[in-house]
Parts: sequence; structure tokens; C-alpha cells
Amino acid sequence: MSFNILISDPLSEEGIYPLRQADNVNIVMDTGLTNEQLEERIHEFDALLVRSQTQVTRSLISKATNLKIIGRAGVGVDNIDLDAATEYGIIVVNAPNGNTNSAAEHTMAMLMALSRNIPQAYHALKNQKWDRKKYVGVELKNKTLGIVGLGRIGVEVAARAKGQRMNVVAYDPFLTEEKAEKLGIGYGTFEEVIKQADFITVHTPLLKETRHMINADAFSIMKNGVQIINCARGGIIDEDALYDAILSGKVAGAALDVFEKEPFMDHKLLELPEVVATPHLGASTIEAQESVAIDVSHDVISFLNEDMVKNPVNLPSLPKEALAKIEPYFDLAEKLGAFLIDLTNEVAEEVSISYSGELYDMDVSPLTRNLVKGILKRHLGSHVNDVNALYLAERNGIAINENKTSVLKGFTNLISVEIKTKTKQRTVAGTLLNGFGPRIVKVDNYRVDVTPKGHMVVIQHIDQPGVIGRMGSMLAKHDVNIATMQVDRSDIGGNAMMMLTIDKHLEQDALEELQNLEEIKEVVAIDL
Ligand SMILES: NC(=O)C1=CN([C@@H]2O[C@H](COP(=O)(O)OP(=O)(O)OC[C@H]3O[C@@H](n4cnc5c(N)ncnc54)[C@H](O)[C@@H]3O)[C@@H](O)[C@H]2O)C=CC1
Ligand SMILES: O=C(O)CCC(=O)C(=O)O
Repeated sequence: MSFNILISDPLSEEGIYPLRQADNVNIVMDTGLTNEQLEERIHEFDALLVRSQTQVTRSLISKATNLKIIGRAGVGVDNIDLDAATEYGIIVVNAPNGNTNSAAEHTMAMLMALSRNIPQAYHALKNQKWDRKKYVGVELKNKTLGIVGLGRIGVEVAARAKGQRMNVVAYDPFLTEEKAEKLGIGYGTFEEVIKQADFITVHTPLLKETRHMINADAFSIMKNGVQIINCARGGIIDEDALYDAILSGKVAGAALDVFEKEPFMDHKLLELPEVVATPHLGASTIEAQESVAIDVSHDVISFLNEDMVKNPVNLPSLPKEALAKIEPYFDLAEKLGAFLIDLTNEVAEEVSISYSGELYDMDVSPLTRNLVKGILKRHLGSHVNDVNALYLAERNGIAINENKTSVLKGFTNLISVEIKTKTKQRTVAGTLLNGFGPRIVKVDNYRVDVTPKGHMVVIQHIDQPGVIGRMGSMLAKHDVNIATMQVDRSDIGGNAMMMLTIDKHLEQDALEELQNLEEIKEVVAIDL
């Protein structure tokens, strides 16, 4: 199978070497497409690789009928409509580590440029003005740097600022006293941090919660003469409020790498001499560009070749060891879902999954996604995948309950699933037998032992002599060969269940004939 990959923003040629090496991909690199052209062509591609420039909107995603993966060569994914990607079952991957150093170094460069008026002085000199008085700066030593957002980049900036003998104080909802202590920095609430800082640098993603978090109210509690750096995302700082704060003298200077709208040709903030700026260059180093492109290329190739990705954005990612433990159960989980929905043959309203035994200690969320995928594929078709399974269940009003118990129920591991539909309630349980693969071990209250694979028939009948013989002859009449058979019953002469695996799909006429046998209450053909 071969895949078409579109690269719509400039990526490092060295970085996409893994893609060029793959023998089953065709790469189209076109960084000059307009939005309209992109929308027209996107259906041709299985994968799309972008940086921050291409806007991957809902409208674009809705036209991407063959798209399976979007790779973001960088950290921020605010240019990608993640909800839309998830709904359409498109996985988004990014490269969160490759440009950390580059962005941290750029932040320090901006901090120093700002504190010593380097861009302004350079500009004046270029215009034949030797002005030493106008460009007197301030030292960083002993000043307080307030960091808002202490993730990968924030931590690196903190270390560098300490190297400049600055006092560092940070706010991040996940920052603990221990972590702050380990890093040798102070910490506080957002207000506490911005109140005491001489310089403030933001390093959060752009989210609903962080949009305009540096606004007029925030400026009002800052020190007079504070200086602001934004090498994270335009929109974290309210640009109008910043403009006013600079005009009023509250803010002495700002260094901006990112803006609310990019790209632009002129901007009112750039008319102010207190503002120094770069056109989103935080990640623009040879090293970072190579590194992010390599990371994202590897993930795209892995995904297209049905392997695991390292940096999924719209799927929880598991550490390698955790994934290795849970992966063998994927097939069992999906098959249990598919089996149960075929057994009920009605739209699911509620699915309750119980994981027991050794599964108790594992992160079972990928199993739940696989199981729900197995159920929904029967209703909604093959576009259901790991990415959109839970979203589609929610959108279709199907409640998914998950619980775990360490109590062993006769097996070292067991997945029990109960499904409720409008008129039915059925259960199935399966296990992964060490060395023998997946098994269905219980259907409703009947014990069975069958590999969930191929063509199966589940028959509910009355426990009477001759039923099995009549049923066997009838199948023989339809040239259906029985591969395996299991029978269990509630009590002698009571309800019973027969589970067959057969060599071909049970056709409707054979099924109806079986159904017409007096002792038979229900016949369901299942193809897994
Ligand atoms: N200018 C450029 O070229 C580049 C910009 N970036 C931007 O920098 C951002 C940060 O990158 P990383 O450090 O790698 O991400 P990260 O995910 O490692 O760190 C982000 C931190 O922000 C914190 N955070 C989230 N909401 C917050 C809030 N309301 N208040 C305070 N902290 C909050 C998180 O807890 C996390 O610790 C990216 O999302 C991206 O937008 C990243 C690379 C290059
Ligand atoms: O692709 C770029 O140059 C921008 C990098 C960036 O903003 C990010 O990684 O979030």
C-alpha cells in the first residue's frame, strides 16, 4: 500500500529524510498553497505535515476524506482544529521536544535584547545616530523574572535566567513546592508572580484558559516599569492592553516573537519604540527544525504502517513499557465489542466494562477505546477508529462505564462486558490465555471456551435430547461444516447455549431454518 503525504509548511530537508527513505510514500512538498487550493487538494492525501503557518481548520478537515494523520513539526497545535480531527478520526501528532532548547535560547536572546535596547540601538546606528544616552539599559542580575507556564521551555528558561543571576519565580498550576525547590526557584499564584516580577515571560500553550491571561487587570497589578516577553503564542497577551500599558508607562518594554494574527506586514505595537520583535523565530534554528521534522516524520511513517506513535496529541499516550503490557489485549477487546453488538443486534445504549486480575494494575484506556471501536464499527462503519471511538459513543448517546477490580475471577485476567440496548441486556467475558491468545470464556451465564475469530453461531435452546443432532443435520444440509462446538446449560432440561465455529458465513436461509426448530429460541450468526 502506498501513501500520499503533503508537506504544506517549510520543513527541514534533513528532517524529512525518514519519510524520503520509506518506500511506500509519495511526498508532495508545496508550501505555497492558498487555503482554497489546500481544500481542493486535501482529499488526495493520507498524511499532512505542517508547522504553525497552515491553518488546519474544520472546513479543511471535513474535505480530507483520506487523511489519517496530521503531523505538527513543533509543539503548539493551536493552528489545528483538534476537535474536528478527533471527530473525523484523524490522529494528530506533534514534536514536543525538538525545539525546546531553541525556544528557550530565543527567549533569553529577547530578554537581553530588551533589557539592553539592542535592536533599537542597532537601528539608530544604522541610521547614523550614535546615541549612548538614549539606550542605557538595565541589568538582569538580581532582578526578578516571573515565568508563567513552567513546562519544557519554562524550565529551560528558568535555568538560563539563574545563570544570569536572576531571581526566578514561576506560576504553573502543576508546579509543586518540591519541583520549585529542586529547580532552585520561587513559586506563587499567578497574581503573586506577576506582582513581584521585573521581567515576565510567558510559556503556556494558547488555550481557552490562557487567552488574554495577561490583560489590563494583570498589567494593573504589575510593578511600574515591568518588561514583558512573549515567545510562546500570540493571544496569551492581550495586545490592545499591552499597547495601552506601554503608552501609560506601566510597561517599560516588550519583546514579542508571536502575535495574535500572523503573518502581518504592519502592527500598531511595532510603532512603539519600547517593543522589540521577531517574526515567530523561536523554533527557527537548524537544529530544532531538523529535530522536529525527524520526530514527526518517524511518527507519521509508524502510524501509516500501523505501528505505535510516540507523540499523539488527541489520544492519550502510554509509556513504552505500559503499552507493551496492554497491547496484546487490543484484539481481544475489539472482538468482545464486535461479538456483543452482533449478539444483541440492536443499537447500544450503555456499555459497562469490567477489567479484573492482572489488568487491574494496567492503564486500560486503550482497551476501552478498542472495545468501543468494535461495537461502533458495526453501527457506523469503518471510519470508526481509536481516535474517534469514545467521541462517537458520546455523540450517539452511548454511556461507557469502566471499572477495575483486582479480584481474580478464575482467570489471571478477564474483560467482562455488559451491553444494554432498548430491549436487551447481554454479557460476554474474554481472557488472554498465556501462549494461546484471546478466548471468549463466558456468554451471558454460560461458560464457553472459544477463540473469537472467523464465523460463529450462538444458539439458545432448550436442553433436550436430539437438539444437537437435528441442528447438525440441518447445517450439513446447507453444506456448513462445524469446526468446534461448545454447549452449556443452566440445569438439566433447562435453558442451554450452544456455541459453534463454522467454516463459512451462516446464510440467512440456514439461519431461519435453524430458528424454526421447536427447541431453539434464538440463533445469531457472528462474523469476527
Ligand atoms: N515561538 C516559538 O517558535 C515556539 C513557541 N512555542 C510555544 O510554547 C508553548 C510552551 O511549550 P512547552 O514548554 O514545550 O510546552 P509544555 O506543555 O511543556 O509547557 C506548557 C506549560 O504551561 C502550563 N500551563 C497550562 N495552562 C496554564 C495556565 N493557565 N497558567 C500557567 N501555566 C499553564 C502547563 O502546565 C505546562 O507546564 C507551546 O505551547 C507553544 O505554543 C513552543 C515552541 C516554539
Ligand atoms: O514551526 C515553527 O517554527 C513554530 C514553532 C512553534 O511555534 C511551536 O512549536 O509551537
